[in-house]
Amino acid sequence: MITPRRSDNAPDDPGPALDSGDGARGLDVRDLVVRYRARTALDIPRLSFRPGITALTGSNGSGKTTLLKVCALLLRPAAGSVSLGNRGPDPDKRANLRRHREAIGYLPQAPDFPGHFTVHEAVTYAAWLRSVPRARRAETVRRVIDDLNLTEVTEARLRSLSGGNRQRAHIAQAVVHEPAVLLLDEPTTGIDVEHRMELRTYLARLGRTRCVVLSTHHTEDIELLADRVVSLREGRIVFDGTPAELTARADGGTDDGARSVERALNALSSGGNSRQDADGGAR
Ligand SMILES: Nc1ncnc2c1ncn2[C@@H]1O[C@H](COP(=O)(O)OP(=O)(O)OP(=O)(O)O)[C@@H](O)[C@H]1O
Repeated sequence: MITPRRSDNAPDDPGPALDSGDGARGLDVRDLVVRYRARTALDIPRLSFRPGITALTGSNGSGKTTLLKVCALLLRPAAGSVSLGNRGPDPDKRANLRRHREAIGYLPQAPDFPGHFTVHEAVTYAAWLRSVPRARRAETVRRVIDDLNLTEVTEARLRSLSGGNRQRAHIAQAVVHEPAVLLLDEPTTGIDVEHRMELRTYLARLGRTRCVVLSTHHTEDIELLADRVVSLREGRIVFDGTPAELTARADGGTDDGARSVERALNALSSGGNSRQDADGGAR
């Protein structure tokens, strides 16, 4: 059960305590196979996401969006399971689906929400859809809008917003029910440098108690935000480790920040430097 936030919500408040049954221990993927027609798009025997920030990387078409969609239960795999908090799926399929949807927040790569909604309406709608109790809905919506620096555009219609503000409004929709697991498909794309830093600070705060998985092509997201990096190539995990482990593999530990990360990712994309932990990436 996700409990209400404290009223003395300090700026660095990591959020409410969570119960492991609602995904506080993260998300587990087992024996996952996804096919588009005859082509295998994902083949992941074992992967677990735990509280903290995991950056999901890989070149275009490597399977990041497909993996996030499967984890959000928006795409049915050909084989395998996705479960919350190390518990197997609930035998009651409807209860299982409800529990999963409540525990997960998802930002699609290209959100498609009606542009005539104002920011306030769009976030309130998401809060209603995700069963935020009526008694604290208004306060929750206001706080999330503030947290994402959207206060000045609260009454603006989505279609009138800049791309960066619209992206942050969609992120507000994804987080408004305080999910234990956040799956964000390229959340920092289209956001200017200043707001990107603010967004990273916000996500880092969520990552202290929640499981945040974000797909990204930005090396700075890895360098400045990620606790862990999972890299895909052609639907398979080719690296699962910390950012420091990633760069150490690229250049033996030379510390030149973003360029080290970029070299490491390029090597992984082109087929070099593969690594998955001995436990199959199940951290
Ligand atoms: N609906 C679909 N039908 C057929 N093939 C698909 C479909 N969606 C994705 N694919 C294919 O599956 C593979 C993985 O695609 P996916 O979008 O998951 O990759 P990605 O890593 O998210 O790419 P990007 O970085 O460009 O967003 C690609 O080869 C893609 O062409």
